[in-house]
Amino acid sequence: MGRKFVVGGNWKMNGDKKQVTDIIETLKKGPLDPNVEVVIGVPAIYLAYVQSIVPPSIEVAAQNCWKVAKGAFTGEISPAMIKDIGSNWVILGHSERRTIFGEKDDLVAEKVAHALENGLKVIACIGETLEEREAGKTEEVVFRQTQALVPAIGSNWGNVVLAYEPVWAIGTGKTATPQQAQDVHASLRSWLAKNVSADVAASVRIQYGGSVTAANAKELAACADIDGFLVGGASLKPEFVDIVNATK
Ligand SMILES: O=C(CO)COP(=O)(O)O
Repeated sequence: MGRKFVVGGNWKMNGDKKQVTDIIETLKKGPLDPNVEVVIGVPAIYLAYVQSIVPPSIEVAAQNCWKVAKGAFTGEISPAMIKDIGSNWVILGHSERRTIFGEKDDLVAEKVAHALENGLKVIACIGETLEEREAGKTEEVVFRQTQALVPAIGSNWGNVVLAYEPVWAIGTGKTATPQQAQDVHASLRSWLAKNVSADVAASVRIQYGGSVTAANAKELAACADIDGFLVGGASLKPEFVDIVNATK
């Protein structure tokens, strides 16, 4: 099927100028598997700086953006600005945006639509809470979140990576088992085949995120429908190199 493995590092609100410089130095040394696409999600204030020091083999993502190009939206950044400083990616719909900042499916969809229209590639995040999983609602939730994105994505699926991040696994050290992650990824793919197209289902890359480390990455990467990771805490550490190289 030829889905290129794609590993994202989501630094969240971490790092200072020295630490981000050190992380880039570590990534430059790698060595990073050249068959893997690497995208690092950087705090907005360091985007231009990081973009100016990364090697071309590493792509840079914003962690959020607003849904219009410019205007009276104090504190926000637009896809046009992200493109203007040379970055081509944005992470949208992260569970921290959804839960802490109250972003609902509709707003996430509007942001995704605007980012894609402006030529950004999007890592779109979905995932259920522990309560939803325990109530047997995992599929219902991730299908609903994905459904909201379908009209926003339109024919731009080639510029979208889905990141399945069960909320209960984020920052908790409680990774989904490879079977749990594989099951959701496979259901998502069947849902996409039914509700979008067989082509999109076969070609879209689905990352797993939630307490991924060098210790568990290989086993997760071996699953048929896991096409990469979105890594939080471990993306700030040298072990991110091993996570990138997990399919080797
Ligand atoms: O939210 C995540 C990536 O977007 C996952 O975070 P952790 O890897 O720290 O659990």
